[in-house]
Amino acid sequence: MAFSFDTTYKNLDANLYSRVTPKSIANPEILLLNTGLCTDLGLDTAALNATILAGQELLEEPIAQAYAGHQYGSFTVLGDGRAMTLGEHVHDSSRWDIQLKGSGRTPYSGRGDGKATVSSMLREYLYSYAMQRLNINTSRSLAVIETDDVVERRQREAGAILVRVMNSHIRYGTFQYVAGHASDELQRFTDYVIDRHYPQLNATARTYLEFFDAVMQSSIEMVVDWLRVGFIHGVMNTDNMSIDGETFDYGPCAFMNYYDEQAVFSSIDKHGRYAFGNQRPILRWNLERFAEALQPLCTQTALTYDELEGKLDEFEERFDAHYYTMMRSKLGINSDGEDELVDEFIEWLRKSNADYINTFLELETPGTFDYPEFATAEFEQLRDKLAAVGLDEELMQEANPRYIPRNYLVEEALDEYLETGDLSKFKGLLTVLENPYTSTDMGSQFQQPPPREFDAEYTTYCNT
Ligand SMILES: Nc1ncnc2c1ncn2[C@@H]1O[C@H](COP(=O)(O)OP(=O)(O)OP(=O)(O)O)[C@@H](O)[C@H]1O
Repeated sequence: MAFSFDTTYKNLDANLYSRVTPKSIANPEILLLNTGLCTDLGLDTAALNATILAGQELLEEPIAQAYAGHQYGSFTVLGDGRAMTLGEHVHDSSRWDIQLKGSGRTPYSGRGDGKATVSSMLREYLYSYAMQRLNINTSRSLAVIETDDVVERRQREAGAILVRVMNSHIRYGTFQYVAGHASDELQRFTDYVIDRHYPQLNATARTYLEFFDAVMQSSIEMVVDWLRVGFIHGVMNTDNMSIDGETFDYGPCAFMNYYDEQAVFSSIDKHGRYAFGNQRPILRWNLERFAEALQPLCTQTALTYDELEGKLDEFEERFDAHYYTMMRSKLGINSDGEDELVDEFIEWLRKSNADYINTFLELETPGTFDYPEFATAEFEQLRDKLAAVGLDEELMQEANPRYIPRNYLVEEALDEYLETGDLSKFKGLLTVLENPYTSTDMGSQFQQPPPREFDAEYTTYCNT
């Protein structure tokens, strides 16, 4: 079967989306197809050809969604400028948006060309794949289709379409848009989102308040998971914050090698707004904007703004609870508490600037890496202290990946494709990232961080 669409978003107010048509493409070619995801979606791979996946054979009329968002702190009205939802695919009582990214201009494109480069769509495919295999809530990528377009960015490149799958593409910014442009619709829209993502809340006495609570909870869980694996999202604008806690928009993201809370790679993030260690305060800031977007509900329903602020006041305590539980599992500590020891360990990471992933592997199995920072008395003393209360191997193995997408290896694989048209290095990386918690023979070459100079100069880009 190809897709089985039932697109409920089209039943919402017409201000919330536009009907669109993907641009026509002469010779679409499937570069990658995620067969595991096909199985999860109940799709028959034989029924999925490049024409369908590139939106050239439509089952129904696609839509582009309207939304707004705070981008680097400033409010902007936006919308899918280069993305189109083909439809909501339903299988086994689950619903997914099937969206094309890079499929041409829409009414929200502004001066943009509606296109995406093949390297940025391959990059998004790989990072989203890695995140899903790391057990992190994320958008998934069904396919990358190369087009016959030439796309002008920092260099000329072939164009591509990414077929992205999410529970939905509803963002904090969608609420900001509805509050500003169709505030009479806000209650109906919120009910729709609750039915779609949090139906269990309909049975509660304070449904809207519990909805805010649930969004805060899923977002905290997502960001704590990022901190667990050293992920830097890079562009945590409110239009990139999913209402369902799904990580998405892998434009300028990167994984941190050497522990540094100021680590930032995005070319336009000059002040480190979205640095590794700022992701927690930025999440809180974004939730404040989300609460403001719900304000019209406070005149239309029994919800009060004081109640929303009360929830926001719980943020630090709730984040801490999740963060310390996560860090305890990374350190193999089976009991509660030990916050001071966790803090001491993080302080060591800050001072030593050691490779984040490999530090935990070294704690688990001393002698794995011959880095000078692991041969210090301080590290050994810390390990002894941890051994007295933790270092439970099973717990550590579940929390600490052996493999992450090392940025320099991803770039090498992308360069190889751009220069020679050969995807084998890229596919090799995908194979290792398929089971990131399990050691493989070929794995060790993927475990080394790059020279420190590489990270000092490494730059990632939005909108490529
Ligand atoms: N080449 C382009 N043409 C038209 N619009 C674009 C282009 N690149 C980005 N945009 C739009 O600019 C806005 C901000 O860009 P951002 O980098 O957050 O999005 P994106 O990576 O294109 O898509 P998404 O957030 O859906 O993953 C989005 O609304 C996006 O649709």
